[in-house]
Amino acid sequence: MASSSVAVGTFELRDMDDVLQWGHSVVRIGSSLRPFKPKFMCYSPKKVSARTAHLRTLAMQSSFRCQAATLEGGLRTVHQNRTSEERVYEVVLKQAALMAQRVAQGSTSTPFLVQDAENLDGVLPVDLSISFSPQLLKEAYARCGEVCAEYAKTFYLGTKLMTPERQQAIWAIYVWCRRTDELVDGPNASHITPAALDRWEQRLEDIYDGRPYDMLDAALADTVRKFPIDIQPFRDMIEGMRMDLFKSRYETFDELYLYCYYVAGTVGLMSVPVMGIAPDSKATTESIYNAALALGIANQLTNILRDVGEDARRGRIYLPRDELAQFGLCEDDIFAGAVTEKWRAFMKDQITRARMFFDEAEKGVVDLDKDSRWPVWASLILYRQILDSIEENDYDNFTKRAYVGKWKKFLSLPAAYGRALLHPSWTPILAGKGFS
Ligand SMILES: CC(C)=CCC/C(C)=C/CC/C(C)=C/CC/C(C)=C/COP(=O)(O)OP(=O)(O)O
Repeated sequence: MASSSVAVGTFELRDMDDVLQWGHSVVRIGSSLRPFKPKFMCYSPKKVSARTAHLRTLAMQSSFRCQAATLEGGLRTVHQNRTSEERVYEVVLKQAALMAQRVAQGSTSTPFLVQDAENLDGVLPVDLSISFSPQLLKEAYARCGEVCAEYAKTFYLGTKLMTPERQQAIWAIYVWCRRTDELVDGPNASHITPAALDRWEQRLEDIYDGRPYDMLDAALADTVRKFPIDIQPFRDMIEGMRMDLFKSRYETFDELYLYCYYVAGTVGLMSVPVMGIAPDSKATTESIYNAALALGIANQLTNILRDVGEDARRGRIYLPRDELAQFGLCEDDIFAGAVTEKWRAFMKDQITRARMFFDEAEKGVVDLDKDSRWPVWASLILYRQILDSIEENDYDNFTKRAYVGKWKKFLSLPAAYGRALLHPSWTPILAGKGFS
């Protein structure tokens, strides 16, 4: 290799133009790895130029010879390290494969046990040795419903539109997620250690092995026997809690994306097998899972944008540091809490990205089973409106909490209902007429 060039894979980078071109091709290769169009911000033109700018800065910082060595290491790392989006997408594919297998078996209601998603051959029929008394399960589900009604009223009302089996399953999942979240966000949060999370994970394994620890766990154990819900999203949610224990700053959107997947995208993946796919849907299973993941990410990003002030008061900043810097902002600006022009410009950008994830999610709702569409539309429309409310507050998310008023909430329900009536087979027709 010539002293002023860097060989990366089959590329030889001789000068800055080569480096820039290579930067672009990595982004393109990253995008084309997926079987259907990924349009997330990581690969937006702005990000591409940010990457390019980063490479350019690297090049300028030192003499070219010395920079060649730095680049070689750095670029190799980029080459080897997949982005969070790519890693998460593997989970999506795995979940979709499980679901597709279930559909191929032609049974959407026969209980079956998912034991090991690493190996699809490990998907076994229900283990009859595991059985719970029907009375205990009835009480367990009723308790889950009460918790859901108490903590998430609107969501609970939405679940009432589903079939009894589905609503119970959603309540059981909700309760497990809520309890997991409470470990790091609840009253005992200060006593939670990584070891406690390890024990919680062991308890999760026990649920999947049919050995629930308490009634609420029994409801989930029953749910995961009935529906093809893989354990991975549950494990990943616990991983998100581990992250929350030790991490209070995010350098890049890639880091934040992973966090959002862990704590919210996982909920989307857990929900699809329960909500069901419309029998006449023509969409691929992975595109539906991808939409569900996007809804979780969109909700979490919205949460983060709404709670900037509140989080800062707890010493937490979820906003990517490099993106703040692009707008001339740093963490002191967050703690100062001044709504400046720089802040408004930054927030506009963040809101645009959150809306992109909502758009991505919308594409999949129509393919859900018809009973599940209304609640999902309702929650999507309501949560999306929080972004409008941040704008209405003139981007003051330091001292004002963006919320959706009762009337707006009320009016969203018929709008959601109207959308829920859309049939999967109508969407291509409506899309052609500008309805999509
Ligand atoms: C779109 C398709 C195909 C399926 C839908 C799949 C679903 C249900 C996705 C939704 C995932 C979800 C509800 C994620 C949770 C995200 C989140 C940030 C919840 C906020 O919880 P709280 O912290 O209690 O919120 P509030 O503070 O607003 O009460």
